[in-house]
Amino acid sequence: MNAAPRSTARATAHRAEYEFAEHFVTVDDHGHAARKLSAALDVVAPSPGVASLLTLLARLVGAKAAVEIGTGAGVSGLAIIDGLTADGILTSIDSEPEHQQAARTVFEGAGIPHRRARLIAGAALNVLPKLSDGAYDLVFVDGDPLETVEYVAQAARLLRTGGVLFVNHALADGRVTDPTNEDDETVIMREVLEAVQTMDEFSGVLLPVGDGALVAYRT
Ligand SMILES: C[S@@+](CC[C@H](N)C(=O)[O-])C[C@H]1O[C@@H](n2cnc3c(N)ncnc32)[C@H](O)[C@@H]1O
Repeated sequence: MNAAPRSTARATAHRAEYEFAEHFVTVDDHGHAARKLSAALDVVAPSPGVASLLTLLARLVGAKAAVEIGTGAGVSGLAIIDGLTADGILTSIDSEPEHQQAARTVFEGAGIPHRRARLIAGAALNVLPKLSDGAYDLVFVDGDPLETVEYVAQAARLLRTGGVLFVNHALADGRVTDPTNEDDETVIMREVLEAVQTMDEFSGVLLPVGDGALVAYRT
């Protein structure tokens, strides 16, 4: 009888649970500094939940080498480096030198030695083919949403067996699950989800963290 109020109550509870989970791990001062710079540069930084999941995954796979597509102002870079082994190196690509300069400032502020963050300025689809096959433990995709299918294909080549692919914004802020939405980014993200589901190279899960985290194991 009261199906509508119950489902509204569940939706409200779900929202509260989501917010609680997102802020379960606290953001430290360096993370706050990076988020402030992101906002100043109009860069969409990954949510705290996404950042903490990145750190966890990097630790779980004992990552020594990671690739990030979309440096931004360094929010995800900080999280990845935090999860790498002590000698681990992040290779991070961004087409905007101004964003990478901000990330550099953030990494320096966090006391991260230069050699641990290889920042490459350039278009991802020009840079990725120059990176070595099977040499990486983690690939984080957070660049141009319209190129995500190509990034995933590159990730399949770059990751070692047992490595992890992480595609950010995999639910595109609720647009992926909206059947009436056919905008380019949404259609491409649906293609990415289908590709990862069907590719022999990946075994993936879709998590409702941030605005969707597609996390896949490289088989
Ligand atoms: C969502 S932001 C990344 C946020 C970042 N991961 C962070 O932690 O703040 C997307 C980034 O991708 C970069 N970008 C957009 N198109 C690109 C391309 N074709 N190649 C490389 N970087 C690109 C943008 O300059 C921007 O910094």
